[in-house]
Formats: sequence, structure tokens, C-alpha cells
Amino acid sequence: MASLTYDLTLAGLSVGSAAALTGIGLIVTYRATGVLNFAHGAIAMVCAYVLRQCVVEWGWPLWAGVTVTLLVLAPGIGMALERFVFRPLSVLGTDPAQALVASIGVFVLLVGGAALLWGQGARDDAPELVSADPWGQLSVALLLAAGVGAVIRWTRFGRELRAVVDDRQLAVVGGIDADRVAAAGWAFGSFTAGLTGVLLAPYVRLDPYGMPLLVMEVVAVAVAARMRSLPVAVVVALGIGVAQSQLTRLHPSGWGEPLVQAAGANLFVVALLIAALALPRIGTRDALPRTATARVPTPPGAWIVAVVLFLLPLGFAGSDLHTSVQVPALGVVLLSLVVVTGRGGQISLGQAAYAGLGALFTALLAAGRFPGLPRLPELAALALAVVLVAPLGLLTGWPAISRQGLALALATFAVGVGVSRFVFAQPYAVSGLSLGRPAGFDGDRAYYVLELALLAGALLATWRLRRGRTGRALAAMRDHESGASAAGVQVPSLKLLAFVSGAALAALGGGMLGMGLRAFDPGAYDPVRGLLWFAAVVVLGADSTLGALAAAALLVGLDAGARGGVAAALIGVLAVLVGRFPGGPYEALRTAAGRLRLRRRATLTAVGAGARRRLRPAVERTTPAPAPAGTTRWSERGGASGTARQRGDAGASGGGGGARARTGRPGDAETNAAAGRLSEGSEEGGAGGGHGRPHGEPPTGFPDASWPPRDDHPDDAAPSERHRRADPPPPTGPGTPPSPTLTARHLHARYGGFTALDGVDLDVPPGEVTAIVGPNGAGKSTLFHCLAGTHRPSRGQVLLGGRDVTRLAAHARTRLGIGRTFQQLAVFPSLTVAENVQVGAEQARVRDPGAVERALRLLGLDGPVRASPAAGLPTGTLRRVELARALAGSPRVLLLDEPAAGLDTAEVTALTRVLKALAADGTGLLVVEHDLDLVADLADVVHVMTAGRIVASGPPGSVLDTLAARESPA
Ligand SMILES: Nc1ncnc2c1ncn2[C@@H]1O[C@H](COP(=O)(O)OP(=O)(O)OP(=O)(O)O)[C@@H](O)[C@H]1O
Repeated sequence: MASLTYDLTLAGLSVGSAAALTGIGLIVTYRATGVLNFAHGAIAMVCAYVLRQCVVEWGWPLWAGVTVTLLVLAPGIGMALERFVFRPLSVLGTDPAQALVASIGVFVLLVGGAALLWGQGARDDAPELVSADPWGQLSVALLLAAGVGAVIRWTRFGRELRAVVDDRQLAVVGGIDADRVAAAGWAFGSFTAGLTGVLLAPYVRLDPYGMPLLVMEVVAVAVAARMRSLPVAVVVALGIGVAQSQLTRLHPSGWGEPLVQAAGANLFVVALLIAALALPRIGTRDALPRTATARVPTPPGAWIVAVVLFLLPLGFAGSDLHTSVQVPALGVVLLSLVVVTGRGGQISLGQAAYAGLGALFTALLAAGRFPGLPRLPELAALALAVVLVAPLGLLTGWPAISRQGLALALATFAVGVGVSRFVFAQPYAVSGLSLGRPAGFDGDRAYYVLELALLAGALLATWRLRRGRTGRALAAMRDHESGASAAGVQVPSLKLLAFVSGAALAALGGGMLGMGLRAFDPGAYDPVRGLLWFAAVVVLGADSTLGALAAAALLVGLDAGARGGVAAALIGVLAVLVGRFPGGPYEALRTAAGRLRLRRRATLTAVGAGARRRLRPAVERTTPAPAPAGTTRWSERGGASGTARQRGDAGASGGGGGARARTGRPGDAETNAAAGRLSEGSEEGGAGGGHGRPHGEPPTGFPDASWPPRDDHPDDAAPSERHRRADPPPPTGPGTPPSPTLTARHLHARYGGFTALDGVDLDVPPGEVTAIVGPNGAGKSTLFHCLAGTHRPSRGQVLLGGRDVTRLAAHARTRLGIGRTFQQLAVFPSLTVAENVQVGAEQARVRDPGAVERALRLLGLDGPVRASPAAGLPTGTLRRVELARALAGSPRVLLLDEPAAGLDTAEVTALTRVLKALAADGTGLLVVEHDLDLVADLADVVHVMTAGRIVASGPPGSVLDTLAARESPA
């Protein structure tokens, strides 16, 4: 017994060593480049094949083959990937998810290339590098881990590596050659991949699909080590290896036996599921790359061509027709990715699992082997399988609620691998299973006709999901998740809808595929297929149904030839290039998205360098002691001196804000004019609707308060035309309940151990502009997040009109009337200006058919610009789009985080007028702003924040005067 334990432990250590090597390589590459290399397993497979080629086929001595494979080829692959794939992406400042897609592309390319070169069959004659004795492998793994750890900890290169990982741009500014560090990381990562491959090859199946997957299954080791700690990775790998080996001794009887055996054989997959679904997430920032999901225009006539091409196989015969049968089925599977990934923006690498479950359930139901259900005719079995698999979409939909980018990729990949290993690969589920075609559709031609009908149904379902309110909400969620929440979109439910619908479509396609092949073939739903399908849909236009159909035809058509792997190789090349096309639609869209990001950065710089006075120095120099909110530390100084006098602020002598404070300021005439425009309906019904609007003031029409004329708004050139238009109903009116006060009560917020808010009390009353000023890092945005529901306070309450909304999600607060804009633009680039605004209106608390038009007109967006996609529009216009979207939701309280950032003087003036008009109409406004001139002009009450506390409050005159005095003490 003791010797059995010893032998099993040794065997486990051997497997664990290979896993440790993979973990070390993945961690080093990730730390050097920020990329989780999905192609790691594929590089291992290619190196194993090359060593076999050198030694077995060409008769080289082992040492020569090993030298070439491990010291030349493997590092060479890594350096080539760094130089030609990942460096250009990092130079372009591309989303991290772009690198993820590229690494999946490299995976698919290498797998396809290997299948092309060496065929798809498994080889069992790979040369043995280290004897079967596990001590050799273990020593290699431990030595490597210790060596790498020492280099990272004690050498200059290690310090550079850590600097690059922490902040690549800062490291470059500090004189570090980040490219050299990344190249070294890639070279080393590939070397470990190669080593893993040649060590494993003699003991596992060496084939293009199986081996990469086997290697990638142990990614759990790196995730468990938080992509940082090499010792943890090694210990976890060895531990799982030994445990897996020891589990083979267990032979429980009864129903548990197959399960225990499956777990024993796949403990790394169990670990992957735990690491991806239960452990804290890694790399959650990144969404899908814009290029992968942007709107791809359909060329005119393309649908007619597609219909003709899909009808063509009806004229085929024999093997051509038999092969064609796979195309509509795969098309339906890929449509599921259009819904989940293309429109919903969710990375889903596990779609093959749902397709496989669809086929498996269909087969089980048709065979009468599904527990508790009678035998069903094939079509009924297919329909029921779709219904049964749909809720299983929650397996990936649920993790998606709190995950993005890499974390979601890992979770969906883990589910795909888990289903494959624990269901498709288990004899208890699939042994002796056959799958027939529905009666009357047995022949290929008849079955193809049936498939076309089912494909049409799937297209219709996809079309419905992508159109209208749901489609716009999905696109908004894809483009900017927080922005979508702020617009009132129920993001978690929408994600579940996307994944459940996607699972249903995949199940339908999978069942069709199985019937087409007349068998349930687990290999057809392998997780590697999931990666290939994902890459294919992404490169051929993820948000395009036509792209999905083209991808299906391409994948089936290219692989129908003599050698498989052509399609994978081609898709791989395209996926690698997806962010770098020198021209074409993707490049144009990428540039547009890039411009949006650059502008966001420029916005901050422009504001920092602008002529307007900034608050930061004043507050940073002198931080007053905390004072209770509502008290005015400096109000005793009184007097409308200095800044306030220059601005003619009659309300500067302290005391209350509100409409009174606005009276007499320059610009009030414009404000009242704007208020009149906003509130025409109210005026007709009496003056009681708005809170801030003076009684009896006649409406004077809004045009004077609209945005300044702009190139992108030719309509502005003809103001008389706008004057003539009848205004739709206003946002408030007689009978509309007064806007409630938004209140923060003793709010505390933390980021880990850091206290960002330390007991903030604040009221945002209706009809007033409340401003918050303070230095960078004071906690202003965090306060916004707590009020809007995007950050959960650790203590304290948020009340809206006395109702506790602290635990409500962001979208729920939006629907209660808390609208917001973001410090960094949160627009939906792939939607047009009008659609952006429409998303806000469609999710509103009260449906108001005129809200979109009114918001567009109010913000000067009702010209031709309304039909332009938001991507590529100037920052000033996008700020208006964001504000219009918030207004279209008929907010009762509006939170504006640096609304003037990136606007020119004319735009700031126009913004001021619009905001005053909103306040005059009764909306409560909370504005965070660094532009003190704007604050002085706009606000009724100013709160000064420093270090997470409100340290002073009062009317703008006194507060800003004091700050100005502190800024220039002389
Ligand atoms: N997600 C986060 N994780 C950790 N710390 C954070 C996070 N967001 C903000 N912080 C920290 O919390 C503090 C308050 O940040 P916040 O963005 O609220 O300040 P701010 O006043 O809005 O600054 P700015 O004017 O620069 O936007 C800062 O020290 C910031 O570094």
C-alpha cells in the first residue's frame, strides 16, 4: 500500500511539474506584458511536433532537436509574437481585451497550422526528453521557479519587469525599455511552453487540438497564484497533481463512481472552475475591443447574395450536399455569438458547450434516455432540448454579471471545458448514443430545406433581439456598461437575457449539427471549437448576422478540403490582425474608438492647462479643519468682495441659496428664458410646477439658451426655423410631483483599506445648483458613485425624498429619477446621437414620447448630427449627447461630474444657461467642477471637499472668495 501511495505521489508530482512549468510561463508573460497568453498550450503543441519532426522524421540526435526546439524555436515564437502581434497593440494603446482576442487568434492559427502541416490525427511516438522518472521533471520545474523568482526579486531586469507591469507608460518615461522587457517575457514564456510540450508529449495524446487544451486546462494554477506568485503556482500545481493521482485509488460504488472518476481524471479542470468562478477575479477592467463589436455596415445587396448562396446547395449532390448540411447548423450556433458577443459585448468562449448540450439532449430525448421523459420524435426532442438548455445559459450568464474581459473569458472557458470533460467525455452520458433526423427529412436535401427554415427562425429571433429597445440597450451595455446603467438599463438582467438567448440558439444549432451528422460527436463541440467560433465571429463582424453566416460557410467550406485546419489558420491570421488592419472597416472603427479615448485624455489635459482658474492649489495649500455640512466656516467674513463682486454675485453675503441666490446675477435673463422653454406646459397650467421658477414670469422661449452654432449642427444656422417649431411637452408640468431632495447621510466609502469618503452629509434640494469643489483625490467622484449607485458605501445612507435608496442598483436609482453624467465620457460610440438619447428615454421612470426630441433640441443636437454615430464626434458634442441622454430620462435630480471638462468658452456659456434653466424648472443639480468661474456663475451652494470630507459649505461668493484669498495670500 505504501509503495502504491509512493508511486501515485511520484506520478502526481510528474504531472504537477508540467503544470507548474505552464503556470510559471503564463505568470511571467502576464507580468511582463499584461497578456494572459491563451496560445501557451498551442505553442507547447507546436514545439512538441517540431521536436518529433526533427528526431523521428529527420533522424536528428535528440540534443540537436532539443536545442533547436527549446533554445531557438520556442523563444523565437515568443519574440515574434511580441514584435509583430502584441507590441503594435500595446503601442496603439489598445484595450487589454484586444490582446486577449489576438492571443486566441494565435491559438487558433497555431492549431490550424499544425493540423495543416501534420494532420489531425494523434501521434504516439514523440521522443522522450527526460526519463519517466518524475524527479527529473520536478527538478526542472523547481529550478526554473527558483531561478525566475530570483531574477524578478534581485536583478535589475526584475525591477524593470515589475515597473513595466505596474505602469508601462511611467516605466518608459523613467527610461526603461518596456519592449525589451516584454520581449524577454514572451521569449521566456514560450520557452516554458515548449518545455512543457516536449516533456508532456510522450505521455499524452500529441494532436493539434487535444494537447493545447490539456495545457490550457492548468491555467487554474496561474489564476490561483493571482498571476503573481511563482511559489504559490508551483505548490498548487504539485498539490493538484498529487491529489489527482491519489484520487484514482478511490472506487466508490453506486451513482457517485463515474463522478468521482471524472473528477479524479480532471482535477485541474475542477480547479479551473473554482479559480475562474469562485476566486477573486483578475483583469476585470477590460470590455470587448470596440473593433470586435462595432457596427459593420452591410453592403447593399449582400443579403440577396447570401440567400442565393444558401440556396445553392439544394442543387448539389453527394458529399458536397452532405458537407453543406453543416453550414446552416453552424450558422445558427454562430448567431448565438452575435447575440452574446456582438450585440451584448460579452466574451463567451464556452458557446460550444451549449451547442453540444443541445445535441446531447436532443439525442437523449429522441432515444427516450432522458431521465423522467418519454421518447420524443426528433423535432420535438430538438425543441425541448432548446428549452432545457436555455436556462443553462445562466452557467456563464451569472458569472458575467460581475465579470468583464479576461475574468469573463476565463469563466466562460472554464464552463466550456468543464461541460466537455464532465459531460461529453463521460461514457455514462454518451455511450451508445445515436441521433437520427426527423421523419420526412432523412435525405440530405430534405434535411437542408428543414435547416434553412430553422435558420430563418433563428435569424428572426436574432433580429428581434438586436432591434428596438432591447437591441439598443444591449448595444449600450456593450459600449459602456456603467453608462448603460446610468441610463437606466438593467445591466444584470440584460446579461442574463443575452446568455440565455445565446444558449438557446447555440443548442438549436448544436442539435441541427448533430442531426446533420446523424450522431452525437463530442469532438464537434470541443472547447477548442468554442475558441475557433468565437474568433471567427469576432473577425467577421461580431454584430453582424451576415458575418456569422459568412463565418459558418467559411469554416465548413475551407475544412471540407483534403486537409483540415485551413479555416482555423485563416481565422487565426485575421484574429491576430483584427486590431491592426491598415485599412478597411475595422481600422476605421478602431481609429474612431481610439480618437474617443484620446479625446478623453485630452479633455483632462485641456482643462488642466486652460485659462480658467483651478481650485487645486488653493485647497491643497490650506486644508481647513472639518466642519459640519451646512455650516459656512468662511461665511462670517461676509461681503461680496473679490471674486464674487467681480461676478456680481448678489447672494454672496451668506445665508441661503436657492432661487433667491440666483436673482440679480448676470445671465439670469437667459436662465429665465431657458426655464420658460423647458416649462411651457407648466406655465399654461399655473406657475406652481417648477420649484425655482419665479411666479408669473412669462415663457420667453428657449432658443437663446440653446447651444452655440456649430459645424456639426447646421440647423443652428437657421434659428428662425427652430423658433417656428412647436415644442413637445415639457419634462415637468402641472400635477407633476415636486422634485425630491437627494440626501447623503454620514456616507463612508472605502477602496480596500483606503477611506475615500469619511462621513459626508449633503443635501441636493430641488431647483438649486449644488456644487462640490475640491482637489484631485478629494473623493468627489466617489461621492457621485455612492449617490448614483455605482459604488456601495461602507456606512451611511443615500435618501431620495426621504426614501432610502442606499442598496438600490444604479439603474434602479436612474429610474427613480437620479440622472448622471460621468467625468470621463460615457457615451455609446456605436449608436447614433439620437439612439444614445433614445436609450435614456426608453429606460425612463415615466415614458414621455417627446423626451428624445426635446432633449436633442435643448442640447442643439437636432440637426444632421443626430444621425451620426457617436464614435468620432468632438468632445463638446459628446458631452451634450451624454447630458441629453440623462435629460431624456426625465431626471428629478441630476448629478454632473465635471460637465465643462473639454468644452470651449462658448460651450461652457451655453452649458451654464441650460443648467440654470434646468434648475429653474425644479430639477436638483449636483455639479462637481474644477472651473471656479463656472461654479461661481452657476451654483447656489458650494461645498468644499478635501480628503473625503466636506470641510466648508456656503454660497459661492463667500466660499470662493476665501479660496481665492488662500490662493493668493499676498
Ligand atoms: N477604484 C478605486 N480603487 C482604489 N482607489 C480609488 C478608486 N477610485 C478612486 N480611488 C481613490 O479614492 C480617492 C478619491 O478618488 P475620487 O476619484 O473620488 O476623487 P476626486 O475628488 O473625484 O478626484 P478627481 O478630481 O481627480 O476626479 C483618491 O485617492 C483615489 O485615488
